[in-house]
Amino acid sequence: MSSANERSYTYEDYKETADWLLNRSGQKPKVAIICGSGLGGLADLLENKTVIPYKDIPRFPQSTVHGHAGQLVFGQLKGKPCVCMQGRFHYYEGYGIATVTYPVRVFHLLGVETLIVTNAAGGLNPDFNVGDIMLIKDHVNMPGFSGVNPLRGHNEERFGTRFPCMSDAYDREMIRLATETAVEQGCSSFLQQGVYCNLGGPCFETIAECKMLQSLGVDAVGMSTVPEVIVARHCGLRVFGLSLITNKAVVDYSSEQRANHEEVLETTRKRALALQGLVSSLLAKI
Ligand SMILES: O=P(O)(O)O[C@@H]1C[C@H](O)[C@@H](CO)O1
Ligand code: HPA
Repeated sequence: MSSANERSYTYEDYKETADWLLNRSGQKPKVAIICGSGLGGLADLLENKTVIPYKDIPRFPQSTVHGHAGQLVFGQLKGKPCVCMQGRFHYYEGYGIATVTYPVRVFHLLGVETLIVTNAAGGLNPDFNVGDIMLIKDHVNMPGFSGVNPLRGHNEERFGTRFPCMSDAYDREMIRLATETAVEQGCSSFLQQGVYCNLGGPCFETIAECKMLQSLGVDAVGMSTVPEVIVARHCGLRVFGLSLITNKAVVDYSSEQRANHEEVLETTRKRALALQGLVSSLLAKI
């Protein structure tokens, strides 16, 4: 399952990037936030910001997708030292899976303890509406079924064990706190919980694929997040994940609906403030 673009990294590679970032930012973040498509506004909430473009960071990949700015933002949110990725890397961009997840191990070496992942996703659960925020309670790593897993290859024990458990991938206490916070913020009417499934992309799903995922118990489908979560759990980070349901996955052959990236970005513009409010109020509690 390796591709021509697949490459592996040594512990020293990650360490070199982390040391460079510590030196350049002068900050030791405790929380890392990966911003999904159109959700980079989360980084604007940080105070005392230091912005570092990916192109300046040793060994960092570059963002190629519209809605992903391509920079790290260090700063404080609700008094917590944070680093935000304004732009994530996707497998469909042509990066190997180790490159897609490269930043997560760098964050671990920076001293990050909690990873917050956000994404734009298509809603499969018929009870979900466009604009709902789904707390991710579990995932299906569809590429993993054919061996595409960021932990494939030599296991670096300094990061974690060969066979990490994934039945506790998403921190249940943070899900509870987020649910409580949503009530306080007045956004519980569009809060959901569910299972996220990543596909390789960049095609949106066929109707048959959506029906299959529904029958498997998947609530939302996207093209990211899961590889980052696997690597984060492997190195012991606490993980909290949010999907913004930006569109409804098409499951009906008579439907005129067609998934498209513009609709995805349009929904993120409408819900960005609510999502940002939820994340920042949650941070105040952890
Ligand atoms: O980075 P995320 O997962 O939020 O981006 C989603 C998946 C594709 O990259 C894109 C499709 O519109 O949005
Ligand atoms: O419907 C979708 N499918 C896959 N990825 C997505 N990202 C936003 N919406 C979708």
